Amino acid sequence: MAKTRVFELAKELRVSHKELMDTMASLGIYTRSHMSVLENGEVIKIRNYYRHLRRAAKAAAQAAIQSATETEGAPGPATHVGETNVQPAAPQPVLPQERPEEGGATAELKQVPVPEQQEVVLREKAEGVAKAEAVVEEKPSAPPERSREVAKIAKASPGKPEVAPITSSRVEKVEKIDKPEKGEKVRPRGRERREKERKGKVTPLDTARPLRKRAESKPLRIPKPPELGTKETQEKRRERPGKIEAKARERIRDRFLEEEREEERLVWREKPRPKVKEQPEPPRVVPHVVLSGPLTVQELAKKLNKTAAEVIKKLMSLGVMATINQELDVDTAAIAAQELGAEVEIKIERPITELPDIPDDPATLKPRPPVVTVMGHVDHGKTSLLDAIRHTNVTATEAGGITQHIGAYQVTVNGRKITFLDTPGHEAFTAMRARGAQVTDIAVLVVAADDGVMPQTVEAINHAKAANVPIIVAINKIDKPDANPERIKQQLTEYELVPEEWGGDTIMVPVSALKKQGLEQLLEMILLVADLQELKANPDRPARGVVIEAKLDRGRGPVATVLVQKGTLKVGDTLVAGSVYGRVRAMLDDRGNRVQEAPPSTPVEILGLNDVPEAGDIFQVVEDEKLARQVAEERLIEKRQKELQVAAKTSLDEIFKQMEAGQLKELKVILKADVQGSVEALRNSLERLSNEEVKVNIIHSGVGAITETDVMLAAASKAIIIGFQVRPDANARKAAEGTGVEIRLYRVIYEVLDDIKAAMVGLLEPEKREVFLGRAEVRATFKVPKVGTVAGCYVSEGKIVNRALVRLIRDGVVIYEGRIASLKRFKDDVREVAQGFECGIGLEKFNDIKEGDIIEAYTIEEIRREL
Ligand SMILES: Nc1nc2c(ncn2[C@@H]2O[C@H](COP(=O)(O)OP(=O)(O)OP(=O)(O)O)[C@@H](O)[C@H]2O)c(=O)[nH]1
Repeated sequence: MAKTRVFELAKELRVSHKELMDTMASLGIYTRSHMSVLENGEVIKIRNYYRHLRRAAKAAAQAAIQSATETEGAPGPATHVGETNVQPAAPQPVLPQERPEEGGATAELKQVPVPEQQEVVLREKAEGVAKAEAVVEEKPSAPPERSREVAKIAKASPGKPEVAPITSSRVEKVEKIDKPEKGEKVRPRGRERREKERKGKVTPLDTARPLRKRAESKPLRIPKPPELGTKETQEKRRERPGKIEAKARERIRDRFLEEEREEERLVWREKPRPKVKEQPEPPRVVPHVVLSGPLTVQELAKKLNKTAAEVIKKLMSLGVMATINQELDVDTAAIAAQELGAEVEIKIERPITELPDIPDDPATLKPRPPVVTVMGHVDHGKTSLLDAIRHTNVTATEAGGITQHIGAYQVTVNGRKITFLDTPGHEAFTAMRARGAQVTDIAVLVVAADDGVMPQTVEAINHAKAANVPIIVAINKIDKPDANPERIKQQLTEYELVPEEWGGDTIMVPVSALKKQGLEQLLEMILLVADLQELKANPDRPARGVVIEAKLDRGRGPVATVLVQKGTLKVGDTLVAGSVYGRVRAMLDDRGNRVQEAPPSTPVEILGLNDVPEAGDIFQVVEDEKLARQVAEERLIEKRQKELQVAAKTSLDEIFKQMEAGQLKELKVILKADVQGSVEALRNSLERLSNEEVKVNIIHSGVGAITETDVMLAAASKAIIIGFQVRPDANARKAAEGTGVEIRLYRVIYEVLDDIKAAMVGLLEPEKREVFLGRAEVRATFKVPKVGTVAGCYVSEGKIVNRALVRLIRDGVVIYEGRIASLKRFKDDVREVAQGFECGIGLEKFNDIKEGDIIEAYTIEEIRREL
């Protein structure tokens, strides 16, 4: 924007720069010289002021003319008054023209010629108007009534000038009004005047208001109208914005400045605030927090972009007392973060603990040897049979390896192999199954021919059936004179094992483990069943199988017997077995021979694992050793967490609950006391509390405070801690809170003993005893719809109690055992009926009551046992 200098603005406003500078000073704008550059705001302010000034002058002039017209009175011919002509055709002064380039900033006031005499009056009038306008901008111009009046006159006298010429009498009159002489009646004002006007006592005087003394004393000088046609004068006039008396000017300026200030105030009030309001509220930045696992308070604070103190404070409000380095679990951290206004995303990356099995293309499958488990009742000859088979099928050259017991072995029959699992019994079989290892293809059920089907035989049958494993029955000990295989077959039919010769599909082979009879036939039958099953596996893939047995060998380190189920295990393979991993350093077969490869269904002992795996663990060969380690480590963490979870339940209450549930019959105690004497005394006293059912096992005892190590031992062993005259240290207390181990503190020995005794008593199975209540004879029976049969009875002995346990005896035989469903006397339900009274008895879920039956009521009392 172009700069405006003082003299330029003076030129524009048609005032001298000196005058402009004076004006500027009065407006609070100070400049050094007429060459000074003005600010835009200053220029606008000055222009506004001049515009204001001119408007006031114009209004004053206009009002003066109108007032003069009115003063003249009735319309008359438009004649010359005095020296000057009033232009009838243009009674209004020519309005100042706004210069378009100034945007109306300045206006030119063109004065209408006014007769000399009129000037005084006009001046007075105009002064009043100008003053009125300058002070309060209520009536910017002549009152409308006056305009209307003038218009009416003009209408009534067409062709006549609208403004009546001002006569001398009129001037006098006006002067009289303005300056009342002594004794003259002063024209009423205000309310009084309005009242009188209404009553018609005075003539309405619209423009009378300016005739106040104050206004009179400060007359506003109206610029003298220039003589028409005098160009020089006109030019001269044009140069000045309007000649106004200094004081009036001051008032105008003050008003202008006041307006300016008001405007500024408004602008200030409106502008800055809307700026804040108008601006769209910045979107609330909600921190997005991704939680991938437990983290410390400090780490959480960092994620939230907050101070640790803020996080700790929030945690405190949530009831969690945490220090800056304390680890928070994901849930706690998530709640705290949400409370602190964050958007929480829990993204726990599940570690790889599962290695998916590779599905095999059926075309790659090749027959594999069957895996056999031997089951049966105790002493029916399982071990003998396994040994007999092994010995029978071991050639002389392999004799050296016979002593190798690795948990499984293979025998060769007619050039085909059969794998036997060396751990007989269905318990081991089911334990494997429970761990997800379905190892067995065929179950050989050993039943001693001289003994018959026994409870564990039945269990074995059920377990094999549940596993959908075909059963081959080996009827053992046929060498015994009292052996009766046919009886065995007969008994087995009850369990849906029907021999083939009887039309069934169960192969039954009579054998003698002792005499090694029937073994070959048994093995052939195993192969036959295997063929029927079409046991196949893909040998050309990374091996996968099950750990059968594992141990830590002093010389060789961790040793595991694994059964390869799929693929071929090779020396040098990297594998993961449960939570252990390693590279197969060496492989030995069931005879102790080193082998390089182990195809499907082959049991081998492997060396090279980092730790001892558990029986039942699935092993899998992986190409990447790093992956193997990672998976194993993750599984180990998982396992430890599970153990910890179990340990977390090691509170005394939990131990007692487990004991009550029969899961635990041993109370493990860690005993800490102040002196050795107390330790010994307590140890002896506590151990003496042991009985056949519940044993107090003090796994650790010592002198001194309860330490964190004590708590960890208790957590791992599911033990409780008894502190006598000692207290846990801070770490122990924290550890106990974390693991859930309960610490019991005592000061008196007998309190310890009483507590433990009471707890153990609770663990003892209470003795149950039947208590006879009464007997009733059934004398009649009634069939009641929706209820069933009700017996009309007579209580012959004791009492019959509602809901009591009863047995129904008919001819000395117990027909029913259950409860009384309803007991009534006449139509009312009663709680009990005493001897000698009649009653109605309904039995729970039993309607076959007959006349002459005896109903015996009894109750079971539990007698708490004492130690
Ligand atoms: N006469 C005779 N005795 C046998 C035969 N088989 C096993 N026995 C005997 O039966 C007894 C039990 O044999 P085990 O092989 O130990 O029986 P088990 O089923 O393995 O027994 P647990 O391991 O206790 O379940 C032993 O004394 C054997 O000598 C047999 O075929 N004939």
